[in-house]
Amino acid sequence: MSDQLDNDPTTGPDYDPTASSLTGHIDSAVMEELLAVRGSIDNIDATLVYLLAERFKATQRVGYLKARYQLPAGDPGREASQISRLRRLAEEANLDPAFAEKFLNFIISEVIRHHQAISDSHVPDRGEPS
Ligand SMILES: O=C(O)C(=O)C[C@]1(C(=O)O)C=C[C@@H](O)C=C1
Repeated sequence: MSDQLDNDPTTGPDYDPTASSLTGHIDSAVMEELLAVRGSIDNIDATLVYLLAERFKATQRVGYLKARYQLPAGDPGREASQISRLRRLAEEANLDPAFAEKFLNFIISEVIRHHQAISDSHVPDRGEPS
């Protein structure tokens, strides 16, 4: 059983889900409840990492496409549309829309940095048909 847990990529052998600065300072029933909720937080955080990895895989493809056809890294028109959609979705989901916007902008600025790195390392062809 512990072998199975050690092989779980979402936890790993070095991860201690019970690590806390509160250990020994709070009631054990409270700690138990806290750990139960933290289990869900850990699952959500793992999912976020997987989702972001998939998103960056997709944007990497866009980066190669943009470098190949010498398109600008950023697309402000697309971003404006993404932001207004995400703000609306956030409102519907009771998430602070300002946070949703900040989060998307944070991700997009990283994507643009990646696009620029791809474009900087991309040797343009000499106009041959591709
Ligand atoms: O769709 C694109 O053109 C992308 O480069 C992807 C993306 C994004 O991360 O969603 C990143 C930069 C652009 O400004 C707009 C959108």
